[in-house]
Formats: sequence, C-alpha cells, structure tokens
Amino acid sequence: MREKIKEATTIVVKMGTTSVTHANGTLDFKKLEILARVLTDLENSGKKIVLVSSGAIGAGMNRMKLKERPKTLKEKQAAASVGQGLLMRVYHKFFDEYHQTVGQILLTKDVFKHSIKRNNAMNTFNALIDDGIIPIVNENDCIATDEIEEECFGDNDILSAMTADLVSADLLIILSDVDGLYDDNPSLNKDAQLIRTVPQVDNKILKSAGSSITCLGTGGMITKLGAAKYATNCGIDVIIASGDDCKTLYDILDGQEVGTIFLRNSKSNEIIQD
Ligand SMILES: Nc1ncnc2c1ncn2[C@@H]1O[C@H](COP(=O)(O)OP(=O)(O)O)[C@@H](O)[C@H]1O
Ligand SMILES: N[C@@H](CCC(=O)OP(=O)(O)O)C(=O)O
Repeated sequence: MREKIKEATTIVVKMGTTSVTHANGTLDFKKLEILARVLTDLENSGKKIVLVSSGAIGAGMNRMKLKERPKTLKEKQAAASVGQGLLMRVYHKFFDEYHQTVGQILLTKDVFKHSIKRNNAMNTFNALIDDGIIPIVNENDCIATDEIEEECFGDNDILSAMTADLVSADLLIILSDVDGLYDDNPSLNKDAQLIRTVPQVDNKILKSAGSSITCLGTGGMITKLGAAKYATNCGIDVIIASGDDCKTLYDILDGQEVGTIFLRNSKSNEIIQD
C-alpha cells in the first residue's frame, strides 16, 4: 500500500513547534541540522521539497526572555516577529552547509481564497521550486491572527495542507512530537493504540483526536486531522510521523511503515481527470 509513496516527487514537509524547539522554546539545532541535511539530500536526489516550519513564537519567546508562551495576541505577534528572523537565520546557516538555497514565504490563509494573491503565491513557489530552491513557509503571524489567536482553531497544519494543494504535491508529511495518530490521546491514555492506515478521515477518526498538552504546540491532533482531511480530498496522501529524528523521512519515502498514512481520496483524482 505504501509502495506508491516511493514515486512521490513533490513533497511538503511540515515541522511542528515541538519538532523544531526544545521544551523551553530555544531552537533545537541538532534536529534542524539533520533536517537541513536530509531535505537537501532529497532535493539532490530529484525530489521537489517544500518545508512548512513552525517555531517562530517559541524562538521569539525565548529571546525575549518570556518564561511562558505569551497570552495576549499582541505579545504572541511580537514574539513571532522576533522569532521568525531567528528561525530563518538558523535555517539559512544549516542549509548553507550543504549548498542548498532556501527562500522564505510567509502566508496568510486569505491568500488561498483570493484568486490573484493565490496565483502570485503559486508563481513564487513554482519559480523557487523550478530553480531547485527549497521554500520555507510559515504563517505571517504579525498580520494573520486566526492561527495564534485561539489555541484550538487552525494552525500551520491546515496551512501545510493548503500549501500542498497549491504546489500540486503528491505527499504531505506532518512531523510532530507523536509518532502518528492513536485511537486516543497517548499523552493522557497509555493504552492508546497507534493507527497505521486511515482510508478516510470520517467522524469516527475525528473523534479520536485531542488537543495538545505541551505549552508550545498548538492545535494538537485536531488540526492535523483537519489538514489530513483537506489534503486527502485534494488527492494528496498524508503521513503523520515523529519529528524526533528527521532521518525517518528516508524510511517514509522508501515506503516503510512509519507513522500513520491517510490515503488520498481517489474520487478527487477522478474529478481532476474528468
Ligand atoms: N489521538 C491522538 N493521537 C496522537 N496525538 C494526539 C491525539 N490526541 C491528541 N494528541 C496530542 O497531539 C499532540 C501533537 O500536537 P502538537 O502538540 O500541536 O504538535 P506540533 O507542535 O507538532 O503541531 C501530541 O503530543 C498529543 O498530546
Ligand atoms: N506560526 C506560529 C504558530 C505555531 C504553530 O502552528 O504551531 P504548531 O501547532 O506546533 O505547528 C509559529 O511559528 O510559532
């Protein structure tokens, strides 16, 4: 069933806050360094890679010496403003080690609803991808407040699914602090079982998802399932797996049974072919 993953060419990889930062918000250099190496290697092998990375608020929070995630919207925006620059500087540094050029794209969700803005964003993505440059995407937190205002509604998960659709990706890989979708929140229920394959994101599956209990991650599994539903309906396979060791991306793309796979909705392909 996972054999077809080997053929995926355009791949969007989403790194959650918990995968790019330590618990105190400082950037996890070890993980980011490995991520840069693996993504460059995949790009060199002929894959087209887009990275969606969270972590701006965590990184900014630490630099501003805030002890906990800011509560008010303006404080979160200020932290994102400080942190986004830090995040990109670290990405530039690590990707440079492997002579891989990256470009920053900050998006707001309204871009996807507005045909001219959507087209402009798509042209930028295509120009970067055609030049072998890896776009690094985050939400433009300072002007788009829907993602950070309410912890439980929306986040970079859905943005990664919308981006995957925009670049006509074959595969969306969401890396997190959990190794896939469980039948119950594994942080609260130690008997929860990992689900390997989800043929369809239906109500039963949606009910298994809970929110995040970390102080930095937002949305938890609820927004990841929203993203999986969105992307699979666009004809894109989705894998949720652990971002602990980014070398796992090799195993995923080798078709190995890593994390949870959400199978693309085949009807969406029929619609596209019609
Ligand atoms: N059914 C579930 N399966 C797996 N994780 C779940 C589930 N329900 C809730 N979660 C929570 O979702 C968390 C991952 O989401 P989040 O903290 O927002 O990560 P990220 O920073 O990667 O977006 C897990 O650590 C877990 O506590
Ligand atoms: N765009 C913000 C939001 C964080 C966000 O979506 O977090 P996550 O649920 O960990 O992907 C940031 O970079 O901090």
